[in-house]
Amino acid sequence: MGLSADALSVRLGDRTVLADLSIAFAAGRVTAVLGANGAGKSTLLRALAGLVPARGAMLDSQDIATLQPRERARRIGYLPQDAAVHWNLPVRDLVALGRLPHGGGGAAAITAALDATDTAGLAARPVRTLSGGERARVLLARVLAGEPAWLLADEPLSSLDPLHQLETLALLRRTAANGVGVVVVLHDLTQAARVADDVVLLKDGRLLAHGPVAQVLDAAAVAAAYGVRATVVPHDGGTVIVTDLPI
Ligand SMILES: Nc1ncnc2c1ncn2[C@@H]1O[C@H](COP(=O)(O)OP(=O)(O)OP(=O)(O)O)[C@@H](O)[C@H]1O
Repeated sequence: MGLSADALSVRLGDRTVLADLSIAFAAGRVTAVLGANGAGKSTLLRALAGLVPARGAMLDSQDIATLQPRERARRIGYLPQDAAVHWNLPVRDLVALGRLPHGGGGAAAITAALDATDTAGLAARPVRTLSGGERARVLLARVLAGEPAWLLADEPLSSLDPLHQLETLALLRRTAANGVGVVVVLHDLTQAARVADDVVLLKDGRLLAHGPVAQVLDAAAVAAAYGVRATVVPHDGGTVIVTDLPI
């Protein structure tokens, strides 16, 4: 049950981008998906969201490819990397689009999503007038407004300032504490160690490691995944991971 990759393989064009991945994601936990550029992180999220042809992406024992799009969107919220905004709607109306899989409504969920992402003060602004970071938070609010059981977020911090990065990490943790299974692609290893319960480490489309962050995210795993030297330093807020070029 739950969200899983079950011997998941994805071919795009003439390339095998993901090969034989088996991962069971946990509801109520944050899973960070890590790996070098091109490792297959975004493709994994897209496969779990039913957006690329894949066999072996499963939700509650059902192949995600066989779910009706509306049903899938109700249960799985997907925040793409570099999401485009096609219409210059007021922020609140854009966030309300997150309710479409439910047929609209959900005023309380829309307000809660605006508050949670610190975008309530932007509600009346046309979305194209926002800064990149403001827009990123609004797009996260749109996904949260749909109250999905699973949240798949692809690099949600990349355009945020340090305060909003930390607030977004805290929001992901709160979302998981409410029972949602959160799967998030990150590049910053310290942030991953701070937010994640579990880590999925990908390399060249294959699963290098999967497990609790403290067990998986050590210097050897970081070296294997990224080809860098890593020093893992315990710290109040979690762990700081300092990277350096290989000697
Ligand atoms: N449509 C496609 N056709 C062929 N290859 C593709 C296609 N889309 C992605 N790829 C390749 O699949 C591999 C995995 O891509 P993906 O975007 O999943 O990587 P990623 O780990 O998210 O990388 P990044 O950290 O750079 O965002 C890459 O080598 C990419 O070039």
